[in-house]
Amino acid sequence: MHAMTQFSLFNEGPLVLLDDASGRIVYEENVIDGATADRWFRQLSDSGIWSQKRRVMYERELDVPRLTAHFGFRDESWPDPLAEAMDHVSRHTGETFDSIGLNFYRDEHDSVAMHNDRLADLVEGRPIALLSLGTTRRMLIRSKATPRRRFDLDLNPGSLLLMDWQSQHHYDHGIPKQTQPVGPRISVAFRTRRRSE
Ligand SMILES: O=C(O)CCC(=O)C(=O)O
Ligand SMILES: [Fe+2]
Repeated sequence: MHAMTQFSLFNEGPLVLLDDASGRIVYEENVIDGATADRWFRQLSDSGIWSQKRRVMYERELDVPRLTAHFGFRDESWPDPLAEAMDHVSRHTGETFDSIGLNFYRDEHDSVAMHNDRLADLVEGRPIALLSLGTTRRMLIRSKATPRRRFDLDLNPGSLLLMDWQSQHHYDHGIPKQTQPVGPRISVAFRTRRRSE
């Protein structure tokens, strides 16, 4: 407990939020430096990759409350800086990935509802790595079972959140809307997807 307090005070090294039979979730700041985080944010926000998806909910079709983009192993080329970013995250975590999902939260009205990442789409046992760029947003992480465990985590630019496969069985995560005005944020999610040939 003492070591955990120190980590959060000094923002140094990885902060292990969860590490037990229900999974492992680790948050680490400054995985990329500030100048690189700024450059990657600009390159991605200026790119034409973003689209507005629609989703049927409560029998109505609604805009998903954020912009999204996706690149997988079938895409011939990835826009800058995605290959560079994946390489960096791979080397940092010692994990390999083959797909990238991006979210663009334009302001405080954009969000992602509480969910777990679809395990059916992922190779069993492989983690999800979330790189944050732009404005800091708060993520909520909640256990599905009671007694509820809950982590409220500010995802700073240049940080990485590593969630293992198992944790998606037992925890939901989401980015709630905020009441205070905030600037734009981009998250880059690295995954290893199941290949159905
Ligand atoms: O933006 C984030 O940090 C979370 C995104 C997320 O949960 C997802 O894309 O599945
Ligand atoms: Fe997710």
